[in-house]
Amino acid sequence: MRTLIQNAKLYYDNKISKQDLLIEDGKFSQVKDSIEPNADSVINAEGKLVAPGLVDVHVHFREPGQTHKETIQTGTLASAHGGFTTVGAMPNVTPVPDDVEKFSKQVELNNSESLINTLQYAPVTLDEISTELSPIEDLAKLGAFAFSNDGHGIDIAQTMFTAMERIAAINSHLCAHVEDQSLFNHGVINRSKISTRLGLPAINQAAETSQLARDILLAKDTGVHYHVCHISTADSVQLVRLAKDAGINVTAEASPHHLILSDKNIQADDANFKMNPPLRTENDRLALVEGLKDGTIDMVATDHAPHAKDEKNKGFLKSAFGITGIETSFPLMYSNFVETGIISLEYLLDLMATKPADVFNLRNAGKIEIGRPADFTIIDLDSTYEIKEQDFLSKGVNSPFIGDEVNGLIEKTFVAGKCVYEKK
Ligand SMILES: NC(=O)N[C@@H](CC(=O)O)C(=O)O
Ligand SMILES: [Zn+2]
Ligand SMILES: [Zn+2]
Repeated sequence: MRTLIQNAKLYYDNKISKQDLLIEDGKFSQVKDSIEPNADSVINAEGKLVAPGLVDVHVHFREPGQTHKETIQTGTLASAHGGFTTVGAMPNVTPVPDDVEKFSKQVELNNSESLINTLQYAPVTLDEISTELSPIEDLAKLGAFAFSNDGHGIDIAQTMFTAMERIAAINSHLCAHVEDQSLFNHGVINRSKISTRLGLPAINQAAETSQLARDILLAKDTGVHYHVCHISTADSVQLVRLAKDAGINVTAEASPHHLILSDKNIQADDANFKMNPPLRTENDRLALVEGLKDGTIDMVATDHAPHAKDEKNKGFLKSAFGITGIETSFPLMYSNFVETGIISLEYLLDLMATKPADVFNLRNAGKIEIGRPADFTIIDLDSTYEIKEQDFLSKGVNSPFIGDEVNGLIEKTFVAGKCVYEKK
């Protein structure tokens, strides 16, 4: 089977240029100025961007346990709709895959239900909340993508230290949701003059930063690859910058919502603006953007957290934390940061594909390279459209970006040469 993509604006070999791309038997096989149209299918991509399939190391698919919010099928279809071909699925499903049997079952389920490449996180501790470590080495052997208790901080330093030592010994990755429970304060919104004005229980910034500072020192001691999930404050960016300068093996991701919104965007008691960590101040947002530009933040990750409507329509106090994000990530990042001249398109593709693949040693993802599985996406950068609830393929429509006008429409997404999403 041969598929030829003609006249594409192709991101290949670190630059975007007009090229033809041939896919044979599911793999990238040729890139040239012009390739003979001798193929089973020929796609004229004149004027369209052809990019490596995007990589998101932080999603929540809710299966098993909460399939009313999302299933692996709807989550991976939504991912393909967003241009993503590889994702890391967090382990806060029910049951948490914290032993060999549950983890094997989860991987089987992912493999049978996914339209794209779904990589599975293993929890650091049993049930994500215990202080007893999961069977880390066994879960790594079964293909754990990395280890995370996402949704919960690891409060006890000794638990974190021992986990880091064991994860370092097997060259895996510890991805931390940094949250000191005692400072989190049952809050629902960032602590600032906005929380005071709205009279809502507030989350101290130090809930994130104090645990991050501790973890960086533990990472220095253990040598583990320590990755910060959804970094959200100016002080966190500065801590990661200092850690990197000191040669500590720390990386960080930021979400589109923390890069685009701040708590000043919260105009009403609308839980589509409620997530953990919360939207911070404008000053924090600007520091995140600086961190993105100077490489302190290594990648964009969505923290795609779908919830049902009746779990998000109860205002800030009673609704669940989290927003859907995988379908809007590229168009939002493109419209807010590339079209405005803040970063280049090539750099955005690095942040959303090449760098996450490199940081997590995913050898078959993040780049168009001859011989690799043909995971790619075709994007119409110029057509402007409105983000609408009815266009989401995820079960979650809990987005603060509904109504925004964006550019960067995903037209088709391919995994191993097979089209898994096509715009209607
Ligand atoms: N981000 C969120 O607000 N919620 C996530 C958990 C998490 O990422 O911490 C969820 O699973 O819903
Ligand atoms: Zn989290
Ligand atoms: Zn998460």
